[in-house]
Amino acid sequence: MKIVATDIARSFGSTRALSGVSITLEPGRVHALVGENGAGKSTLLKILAGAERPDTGSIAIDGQPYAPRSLAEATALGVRLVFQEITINPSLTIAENVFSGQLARFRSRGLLNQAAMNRAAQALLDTLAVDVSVAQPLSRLDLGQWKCIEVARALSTEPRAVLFDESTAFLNHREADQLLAAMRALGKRGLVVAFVSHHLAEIAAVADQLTILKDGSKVGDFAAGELDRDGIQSRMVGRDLSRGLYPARPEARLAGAPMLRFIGVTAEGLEPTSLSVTPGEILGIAGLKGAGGERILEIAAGVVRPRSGGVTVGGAPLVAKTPADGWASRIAYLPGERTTEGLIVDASVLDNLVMAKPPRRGPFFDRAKARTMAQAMIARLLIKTSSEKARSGSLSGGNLQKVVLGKCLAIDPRVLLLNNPTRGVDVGARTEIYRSLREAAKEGLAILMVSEDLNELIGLSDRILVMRGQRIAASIDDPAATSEDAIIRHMT
Ligand SMILES: Nc1ncnc2c1ncn2[C@@H]1O[C@H](COP(=O)(O)OP(=O)(O)OP(=O)(O)O)[C@@H](O)[C@H]1O
Repeated sequence: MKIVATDIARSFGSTRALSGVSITLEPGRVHALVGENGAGKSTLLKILAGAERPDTGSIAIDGQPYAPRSLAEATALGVRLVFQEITINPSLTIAENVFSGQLARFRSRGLLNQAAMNRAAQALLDTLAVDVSVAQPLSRLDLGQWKCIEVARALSTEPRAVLFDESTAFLNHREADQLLAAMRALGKRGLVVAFVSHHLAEIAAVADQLTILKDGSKVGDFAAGELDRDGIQSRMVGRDLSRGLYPARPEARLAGAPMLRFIGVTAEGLEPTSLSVTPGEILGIAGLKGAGGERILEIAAGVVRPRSGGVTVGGAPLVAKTPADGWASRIAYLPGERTTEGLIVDASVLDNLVMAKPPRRGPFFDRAKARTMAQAMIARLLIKTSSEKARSGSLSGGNLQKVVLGKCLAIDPRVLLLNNPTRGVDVGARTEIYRSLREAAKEGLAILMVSEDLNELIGLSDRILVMRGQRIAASIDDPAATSEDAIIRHMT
């Protein structure tokens, strides 16, 4: 199968998501789509997969016109989309997830032939060369394996093209490696494979071909290896980023008593832990899922109660018994899941940005002040939205992430708790976010950041704690002198 899209345009209201984009996807080649948040990458994949219609332009498959009106129609014509979000149903078995919507295939006279379905699901998983057995309960698998089950589901309809929309965004690097290997395997089998990613290392690892989009237009098509990292990044953002992603660390640390302190804190999923973050400091936390890093954030945010030990903020015992208490005492929390925990997608960008601390005049909501605050945050974090009144759900994934961060910064916090703050955020915007975080730290903010992106931890943190087995396994005082490998060794 060869897919040729010509002159595709698509607008949403006054936003031009795509204009005049042409792209050719060849069989057996892995094609990467890159660009800043809001560049139009997801919209392009959705159009190819039947989830959106183009306003103008045409698509042909092997020379035949192709204009799917729905995901189902595209599926029937051999094109499947794997979404960014996890779409596994944990109450079903692995095989039922693989064949969801198609169970009738394994039913005869009202009875489900579980054994046949399991065999078929296993066969699909085996073609991906991933280590998943259908006999395992879903709860034993990691997110990367879940994602591979979704790929197996896509393969269950025998597609000839599989499109991945930022499918590694919620995976740690080990999980992402499994998915990338699966993509490579599909390419080797002669399928069309296209994926969106913000991680240039992933692109270097699997892509044969690269298309760069910017503001809805195509910058160009490139063969793998034709551009180096700087070349890709500067074409994505339209300016030179070679000065580096991360701001310089301050020469001297702010002196001062710890702003956040854990003294022998235990909780479910956390062995006795002591740590402190001083004003001005960015403390990074590395570790595999479940190793305790996220738990530390949840305790400091008032989401999880410690079993024993003490937590102090600004020298006084933490009173956050609920997340609302946390916000009220100027502890801002950016959770790992933006759309379920971090914000309300049906509310406007403005409402989300000021939600944690709505400005008031007397007893009333001060809309004029809220608008000024929201506009300032949109400018500060380069949030791409038609206006502060737009529905948050209309923003691209990376821009939503910036809204959640903006909501945190808008309360002028003393402590900022971050769980993977730049998930799905493009490289240009990340530079701005890192700069904003460093500036806020310089003004006395204490930042505690859990991240699966080890480069981010190394580049931004003043110190790194590595969690293993729900306790601190190592403390790295000079991140500039460490390496990803060294951190991974402590993690595993
Ligand atoms: N359903 C929609 N309603 C309104 N605007 C939309 C809708 N879908 C996309 N847009 C807008 O179209 C533009 C392109 O969005 P798209 O999701 O394709 O970007 P993207 O390149 O995938 O970004 P990201 O890297 O952040 O996921 C954005 O400005 C976005 O706000």
